[in-house]
Amino acid sequence: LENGLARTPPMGWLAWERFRCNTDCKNDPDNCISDRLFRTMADIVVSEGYAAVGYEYINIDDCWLEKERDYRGQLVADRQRFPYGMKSLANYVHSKGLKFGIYEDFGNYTCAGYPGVLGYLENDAALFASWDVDYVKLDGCYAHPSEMDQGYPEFGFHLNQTGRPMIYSCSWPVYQIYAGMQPNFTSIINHCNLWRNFDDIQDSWSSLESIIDYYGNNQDSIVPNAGPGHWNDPDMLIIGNFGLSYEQSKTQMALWAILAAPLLMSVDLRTIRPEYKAILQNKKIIDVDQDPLGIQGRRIYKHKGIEIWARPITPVYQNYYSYAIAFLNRRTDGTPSDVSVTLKELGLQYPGGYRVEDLYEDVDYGVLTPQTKIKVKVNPSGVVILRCDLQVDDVYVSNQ
Ligand SMILES: OC[C@@H]1[C@H](O)[C@H](O)[C@@H](O)CN1C(=S)Nc1ccc(F)cc1
Repeated sequence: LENGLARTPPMGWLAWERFRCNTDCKNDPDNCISDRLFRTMADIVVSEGYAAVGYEYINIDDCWLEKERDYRGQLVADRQRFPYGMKSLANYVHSKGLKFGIYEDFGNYTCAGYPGVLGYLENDAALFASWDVDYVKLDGCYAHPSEMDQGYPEFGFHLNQTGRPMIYSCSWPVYQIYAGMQPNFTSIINHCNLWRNFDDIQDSWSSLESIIDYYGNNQDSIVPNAGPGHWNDPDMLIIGNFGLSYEQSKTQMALWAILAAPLLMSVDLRTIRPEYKAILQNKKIIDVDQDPLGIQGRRIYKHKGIEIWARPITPVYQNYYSYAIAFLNRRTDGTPSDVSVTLKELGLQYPGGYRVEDLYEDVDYGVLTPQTKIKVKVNPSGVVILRCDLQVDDVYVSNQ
């Protein structure tokens, strides 16, 4: 969607995967979906260095609402859990230098059964703008997928009509795919800033593997749709929760960067362990994810449990790209796997060579020519991610 927003994939914090629809503030006040939870997370995003590396959006998901619209038909935030209302919460998030996201559903109900926008599209879009919302996720439960080709653009139109810039996240394609329909990605690209293509992520390695496989197996139809302002959304980062090992957490961060994915953390920032926080704050990998070219990467090799993924990035020179290369070991047979390959075999052919560095470990391979063999050891369910920057005489790069 050309609304000047999401020129790189959005970064921030989204409550859903970690906090779900916990509305029991009486017995679980620290973890329920509440005004306090989002203010606390906004505070930590700033105080613990997440904002400094690019995390910007504090996003509410399902279950923020009263079960009924008010007498005027307005959506109302749960009066106990959001006692100051959404405009006040948005104002607080803005006061921290961050942006505020909210959730609704193009249907009669949200997935958790709260009021949906159907019948109130213009009204609800105006309400969100009046709350100074910066990002809207529109889910697709309790809706007819056949009505989405008209409904999602219509809601986006009303968002635009408010005159307030808001990132528009659409669940449109995934519900049509579930219904056996072929989404119209030309329209989706025109009307949404990002969209979900596949299942909800759950807190497990198997869930993450299924998403990685989906994006690899369907890349020919998925990759071309990504670009500045319009992104594929493989769902939230689950790094720091319960289901991923340290290696698997490094895998998600690296693969999301290759996929030019939104980096929406869904984790308790109050209790995250330092080594997981370090993965989320890895600026070298974030720079790959946020590369200005906005070209989504692809799986270029898959054999006997070893996968290689490559994403074209800046700097570019003539028709040569630089690359981020991720080596992924899907095997679990104990020992790290040796992978040995030349840059040429990976498609890196610039005769002047590339400066190669490991983005997790402090390893600098120096300048390698296309004929040079690279050898990496990849841990089981882990990854090695390298950045290969064109080694071009400076005077040319500045003139490119
Ligand atoms: O309720 C909201 C929740 C999150 O927003 C996810 O990101 C959305 O993809 C939808 N969603 C959930 S749990 N959807 C859902 C997932 C499984 C199911 F059987 C019924 C609904």
